[in-house]
Amino acid sequence: MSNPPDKGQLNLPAIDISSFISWPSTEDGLANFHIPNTTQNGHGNHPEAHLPKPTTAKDLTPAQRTTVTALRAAVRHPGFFYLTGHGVSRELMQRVLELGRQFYTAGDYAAVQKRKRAIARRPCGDKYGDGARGWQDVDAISRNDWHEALDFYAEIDGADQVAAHRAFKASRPDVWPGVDGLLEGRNLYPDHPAAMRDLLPDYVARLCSVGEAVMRALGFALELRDPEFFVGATQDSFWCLRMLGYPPLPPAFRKKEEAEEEEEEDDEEDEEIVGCGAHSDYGCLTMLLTDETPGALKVRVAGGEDGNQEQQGEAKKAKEQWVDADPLPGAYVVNIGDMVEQWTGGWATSTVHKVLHTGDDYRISVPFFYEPAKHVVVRRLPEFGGTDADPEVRYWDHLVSKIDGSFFRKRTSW
Ligand SMILES: O=C(O)CCC(=O)C(=O)O
Ligand SMILES: [Fe+2]
Repeated sequence: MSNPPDKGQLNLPAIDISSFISWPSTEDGLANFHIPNTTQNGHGNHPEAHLPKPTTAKDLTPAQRTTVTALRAAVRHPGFFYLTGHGVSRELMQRVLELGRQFYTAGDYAAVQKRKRAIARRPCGDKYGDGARGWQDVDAISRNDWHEALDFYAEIDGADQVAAHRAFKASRPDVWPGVDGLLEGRNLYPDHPAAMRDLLPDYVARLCSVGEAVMRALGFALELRDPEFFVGATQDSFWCLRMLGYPPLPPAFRKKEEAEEEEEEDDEEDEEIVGCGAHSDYGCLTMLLTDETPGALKVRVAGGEDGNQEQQGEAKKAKEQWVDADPLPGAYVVNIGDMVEQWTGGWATSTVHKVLHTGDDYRISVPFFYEPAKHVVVRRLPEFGGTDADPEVRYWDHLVSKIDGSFFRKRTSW
């Protein structure tokens, strides 16, 4: 099987979500930020939180209609878009990227190693170990996944939460028992930069609210009978934030890479990949913040002028291309994940992507994954032809099936 060719830049649609968001987009940093109460009306008591929440399509304002129409087209093809009007200031976005850069690169080699090792991912049951949170080194064995990661998840912390989580797991032992203790824990923060501990929880709270706004818009975009359905499924989101660092490739790998590119046209596509292997994301919505490095994130799209989604099988495959999805200042690069694809029976696309970072700089990227709650069971919706006979997957099981066995040993592509 030969790889789809690399073809230029993808012109992602830009979707302005401001009409679904209830706080001012001009806010500077976090000084005056009131963390929204997402368990009640989703927007807490921010003084400017007065946007009426639409409950039926008839309630939509003209601005909301424009957003919904653009979102409908984007999730069908290419499954990626730029998100603007989200209300997170550029200053805050830069601060988050800078925290990642400091963690990975500030100081001499010994200092960097010391701080990373202090919060290295540990096996379940080890002190603070939950098999998933913390720092994971670059994969030294393979050229695939040439990045390091610092991972944060919604916490399962304290005796009550852990007990409730175990009861939930025990309620369906038939599905995916997984590893005992996996993801039961709290997030690990480095000593340096110390600001990470203060800033990231607030950043996550903001992105949860942005995620909720996009999921609300998506319910209308997909003309669901209950437009709030996705909002409900993502309340108490089992979110994940990753701080990824992509070091430049070692020279030996670069040379090998160049030589092999000529010989190995027929290889499996992962063989040529460095950075992050080809994968789709496994939840609902990925909001990606990256530094300005161009040409790193690549998205696999069906070719043809309109990326014709009706083509099937070989015809569709023959036209596939890898295209760059470069960062747009102030915007998030957003894509939908496997759960949305499953709810829509494949109508909306959880698009395959990869990272190929061949530059000399140390690249930082910070994807935030806004996901369903752990217990949510996902099945094709009746609006998309779903019936009781369709297969279903519980989000927790899907998540664990992706990470179990790969996290502590070698993190493979999702
Ligand atoms: O680093 C990037 O640009 C993308 C990372 C990614 O696709 C992922 O973590 O799922
Ligand atoms: Fe991804």
